[in-house]
Amino acid sequence: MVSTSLPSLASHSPAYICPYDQACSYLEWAGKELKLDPGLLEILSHPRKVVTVSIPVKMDNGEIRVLPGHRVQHCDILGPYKGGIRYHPAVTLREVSALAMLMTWKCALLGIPYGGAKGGIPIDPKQYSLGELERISRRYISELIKDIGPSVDIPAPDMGTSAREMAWMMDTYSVNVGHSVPGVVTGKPISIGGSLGREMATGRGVMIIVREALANQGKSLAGVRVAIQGFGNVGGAAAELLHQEGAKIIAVSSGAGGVFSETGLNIPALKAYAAENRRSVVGFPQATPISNADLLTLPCDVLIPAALENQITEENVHQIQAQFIAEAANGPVTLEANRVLEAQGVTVLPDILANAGGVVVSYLEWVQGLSYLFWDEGRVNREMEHLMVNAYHRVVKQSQSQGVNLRLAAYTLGVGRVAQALTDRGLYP
Ligand SMILES: NC(=O)C1=CN([C@@H]2O[C@H](COP(=O)(O)OP(=O)(O)OC[C@H]3O[C@@H](n4cnc5c(N)ncnc54)[C@H](O)[C@@H]3O)[C@@H](O)[C@H]2O)C=CC1
Ligand SMILES: O=C(O)CCC(=O)C(=O)O
Repeated sequence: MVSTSLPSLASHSPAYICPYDQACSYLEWAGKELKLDPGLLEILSHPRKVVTVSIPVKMDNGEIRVLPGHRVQHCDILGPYKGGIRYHPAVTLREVSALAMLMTWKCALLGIPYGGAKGGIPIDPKQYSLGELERISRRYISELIKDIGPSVDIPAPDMGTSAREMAWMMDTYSVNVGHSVPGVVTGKPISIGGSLGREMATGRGVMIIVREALANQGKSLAGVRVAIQGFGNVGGAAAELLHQEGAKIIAVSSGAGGVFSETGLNIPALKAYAAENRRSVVGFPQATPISNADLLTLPCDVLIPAALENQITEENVHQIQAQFIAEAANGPVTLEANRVLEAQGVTVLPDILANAGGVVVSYLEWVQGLSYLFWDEGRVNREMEHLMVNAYHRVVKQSQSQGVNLRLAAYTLGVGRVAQALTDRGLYP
């Protein structure tokens, strides 16, 4: 078992599945398949740098709170660290470390010149005013000023953050260094150098990978029954694009619950409803309520978990009725559940492939910014689709040639590329 020096899990219940332990188990699995030297595996199982800062924030009522803010930089052997920043009450350092490691394999798999990082602040953004969120975001990035930069570490949105937070962060960084630095973040507004297509990119990538996986079995998206957990940036965009391609979205959910329709939800109407109701789908009149747990076990062709980690576990895996699971979220299926699904003949499209559309367009945004050239949305989408489809076919080919499932195939490609780079650069042994 690979080891970790990150803080222990003493405060968690025995049922808690640690995302970092999961990430290390996946790495170990890939390492075994690649016959990697244990020393190399040991290097890759540790983040290169772990930063936790204190963020003092003046609340609107005058109270002072101090929040922890994490940034974990897993590996930069292929290029600057890259990865989103999450605002969610359950954020922990170990979760952020796991997500940083996934970013390393994702960027390597897609062949984009980045390493992996992730950041997070344990807050529920819905409990904070706009002013408080702005002060938190600005102070967080001020505290990290020496650790980030357009050729060092480039944050982007993740759960609970969006272009708005990226704009505050880009501005704070720029004011601190004395000139505008658009390349310090991606996923920023178009007005300050963001890319067309970035907002829909992760959902578009999910749609592309599902389409390719269906095509591989001689099927198309038309009429396919899809259930989606999470209706935020990723789940919402995936729902919209799959709906446009003729898929029948039978259920979607947000944090407080979901909605179901046997005949298919009216996604444009649901999007408008969520926009008016603080991004919640609960209470949408043209559908039946459904819990987040029940949504996962609906009979459907494609299940898309697009919220948090550890949603499909040993507890519920035997009830899963989908034929395909597309991991739009990072880490929604546990290692044990993945084994059961494989035995049941369910195709799992792994996170580091299925949700890579976001970081691919982040890369295209960064490239456009560095070259002072801006592309139309059609070009951005075409470039992204090319990279995604190419990665999908490489993963399928690897899976067939090695006789392993798609996750292990994706991991061996991602981890293998990083291991090779470490060796070639002479950093190992
Ligand atoms: N934003 C991006 O570009 C990328 C995001 N991802 C991953 O996709 C997932 C979702 O991220 P975003 O859509 O950006 O976040 P978001 O904050 O825009 O949306 C999250 C959605 O999940 C729902 N949700 C929250 N807690 C839930 C729970 N306990 N059960 C069910 N639903 C719940 C929220 O109500 C919301 O609908 C995360 O795992 C993230 O790491 C992956 C690649 C890129
Ligand atoms: O767009 C990016 O740079 C990172 C997106 C991200 O956090 C992810 O892919 O999980």
